[in-house]
Order: sequence, then structure tokens, then C-alpha cells
Amino acid sequence: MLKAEDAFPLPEPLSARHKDSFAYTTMKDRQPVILTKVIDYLFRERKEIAEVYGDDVLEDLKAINELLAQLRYELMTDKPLSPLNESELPDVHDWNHSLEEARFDCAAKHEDCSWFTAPWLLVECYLYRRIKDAFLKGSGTGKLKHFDFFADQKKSSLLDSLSSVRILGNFLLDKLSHLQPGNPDASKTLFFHMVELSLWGNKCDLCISGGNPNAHTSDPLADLDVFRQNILSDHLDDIWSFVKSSMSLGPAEICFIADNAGFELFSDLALADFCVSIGFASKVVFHVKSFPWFVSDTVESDVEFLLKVLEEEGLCSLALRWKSYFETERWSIESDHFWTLSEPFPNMKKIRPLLYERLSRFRLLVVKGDLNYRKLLSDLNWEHHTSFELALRQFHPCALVTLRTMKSDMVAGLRPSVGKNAHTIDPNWMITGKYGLVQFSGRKDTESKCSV
Ligand SMILES: O=P(O)(O)OC[C@@]1(O)O[C@H](CO)[C@@H](O)[C@@H]1O
Repeated sequence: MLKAEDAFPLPEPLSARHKDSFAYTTMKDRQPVILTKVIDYLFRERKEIAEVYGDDVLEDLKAINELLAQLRYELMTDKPLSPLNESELPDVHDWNHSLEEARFDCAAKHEDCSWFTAPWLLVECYLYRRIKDAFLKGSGTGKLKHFDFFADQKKSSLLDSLSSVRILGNFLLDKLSHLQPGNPDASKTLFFHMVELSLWGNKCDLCISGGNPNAHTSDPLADLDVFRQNILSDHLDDIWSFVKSSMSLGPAEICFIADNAGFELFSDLALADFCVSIGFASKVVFHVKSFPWFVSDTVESDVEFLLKVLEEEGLCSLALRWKSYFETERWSIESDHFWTLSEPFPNMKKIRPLLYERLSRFRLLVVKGDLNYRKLLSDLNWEHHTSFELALRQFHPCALVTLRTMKSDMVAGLRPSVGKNAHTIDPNWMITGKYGLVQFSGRKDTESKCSV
């Protein structure tokens, strides 16, 4: 198979070194704001936090905020990136290896490896890892080591999205009660809708809004017809052909590499339920983050909170249905520290071979969101018309679908005029979340084992 690096020199990684880039804007404006909001939150809520965890955490909060203030100083004054030196999480070696490689590349350009010279993917992820570091180091009592400092924002975002949740939830329940088993063609249009709903669920995240409230408030079903023209790369037909032919092999295990909690997670569970109900999937695994990440990314407790809210807010039958999926292990949640590294997915086979092997056992991966897309395509500055397959750089544990609204200036797999036309309509087309991609690769690495 043709490798991208054999066809032409690989493009440069996106980096804040380019002052006219979106990477520069995020590192200069968005990241300091997100960090400052964490500091403010811990200070503002210190008494409430102490009520839950005990008064001794007041000292922890002070220490954590000192570490976060130091981190903000390093970011805003573009200091060299320092290695991680605590070893409580299993990722320290991998992180320090990534930092060492970046340092080597910067040295070749006679530069320090800093927030504004290193690859954007590395520094953006590093910020969240360093925030986690502050909690691990600063919590002398140990009580706040696993505190979710973004939980309140995620909860509010879900509660603010309840009207959209109710519309989609009732729609799903109604459609599920009318499915025609044994007649997959009858489900085709609905399958397209469920995929699109999960795609547009990615529109709102709390990172793009710099931690400001960003909920889904419109009617997600009414939006579908309006938004369809904004899907710039649409492989829905290929996905459906794959799903249909796969169904003749018997139900399969599939996996979501999840992104944001709140409405997006709800739309993902709705799609997963649909895949189960039409007989495509026998099991669904949701891979989530193991610590707070990019503000609104899903951690396990966000799934629990979602189910609780559904139960309390008039979608009890859906909550019970999904709870029973989890209880019977038809659905399950997994996590891996690879998701909170800065490494592109094509490096997974080398860095986390067991995870690659695990993914190769699924029939389909659903890769959600903008950051996962950037990692999937290595966050390189691809020509927009580079083929999606080539840009995957041989990441083929199994067939995969990516559902991503565009919130960063990196894309591949567009037909030649598509980007130009979108740019004419909206010069910010790559970063607003208004445009979306549904891209598919049916290829499977023949060297990886397959049990399904
Ligand atoms: O992965 P998600 O939740 O869809 O988006 C994350 C995001 O908001 O954060 C990054 C910018 O800081 C971008 O990659 C993207 O816009």
C-alpha cells in the first residue's frame, strides 16, 4: 500500500510558530483563558469544595493554584516545555519521549522547544496534562488528585441542552418501536439521520468557547436538513454499504472513541443504540478519557451523570434501557492513557501495541470530534485534497468512520473545489464548527489480528 511519506515529503505539523495560524490564536488567547478559568473556579468554589472533601483541602487548593499560576506564566512567556517528573500515572515515559522528540526537532532549527515553537497538538495536550499534574502534586491530602475541575461546566452544558435532548430522545424511542427487523433497507434513511445527529452533536464544545457556556439548544431534527449542505466530505453511502454487508456476517463489536460529554455524548449513545437495535452491533465499547481533558471531553462519571439526568428529566425509559445495556455489558466503557497523550493515531501501533490490538478486534471504530480527527490525521498541514486514506498514514486497525465538525484548520479528503467554495462563503469555514465531515475507510491492517 502507498504510504504518504513515500509519495511526497510529509507536510509540516501545525504550530503556533506561525503567527497567522489558528494554532497561534488558540495558544495566545484561548488556552490562557481556559487555564485562568480553572484557577478562578478553584478559588471561588474553595468553600464548597472544602464542604465536600473536608477543610484540609483548602491547603491543597492553594498549592494547586500556585502550580497552575506557574503554568500560566510558563505558557504566556513562552518558556521551554519541561519534562514530567512525577510517576503516579502510567504515561510519564511516553510523555517525556514525545517532549524529547520535539526538543530534538526544535534543536535542528536552533530553537528552544517551547509553547509557541513546538507542534500545536503537543502543546495543547501538554497543557491539560500539566493541569492534571498540578492536582497530583498539589493535593497533599491526596483527596483532590482525581478531582474533575471541569465537571460543573460539563453538567451545566448538559442541563442547558435538555430541550434538544428531549427532542432527540423521544424521536429515538419512537423510531426504535417501529423498526422492521430483517429488513435493513428500511433503516437506511434513519441510519443516515442518526449518524448526522452524532456528527452535529460535535458542534458545541467547551474548549472552542474558551470554557464559556456552549450548549445545544436548537431542534436537532429540524437542523438536519439545514446542515446537510455543510457536510463537505460525505461517505455515508459507503458506510451504509459496509454496515449492510457486515450485518450479513452477524452482529459485531464496535467502538466509539468518544469526544465531548453533554449533548454530543447523548447523540453518540443514541447512534450506538440504533446500531444495536438494527442488529449491526452486538456490543459497543465507549473509549473515554481518564482525566479532565479539553474542558468538555467525556470521563466515565459524565456517562453516569447523563443517565441520572435522563432518569430525572422525563426520559426514564431511555435511561433504564441504556442502564440495562451497561449492566448486561452489551455496552461498556474503557479508557487508555494513549487518548491523553499528544501522539497521533498512526503512532499507536508502536507506542501502545496492546491498544492497537484491542481496536483491531472491532468491526468498526467511530472516531468522534475535532481533536480526535487531528490526531487521526497526525495534525499535519495537509493539502485539502490529499486523499483521506493517504492522510491516515496506515492507521487501519479496522474499518473506521470519523464524525467531525471543523474547529481547526486541518483537513484532508476534500474534492478540489470544496474548500475554495466554502472559503468564499465564510473565510472562517475551518474553525467555526459550522461545517462537518463524515469520512470512512474500510481498510483493515492485515497484520493485526481479528477475532470478530
Ligand atoms: O475535539 P473537539 O471537542 O471537537 O474540539 C476541540 C477543540 O475545540 O479544541 C481545539 C482548539 O483548541 C480544536 O481542535 C477544537 O476546536
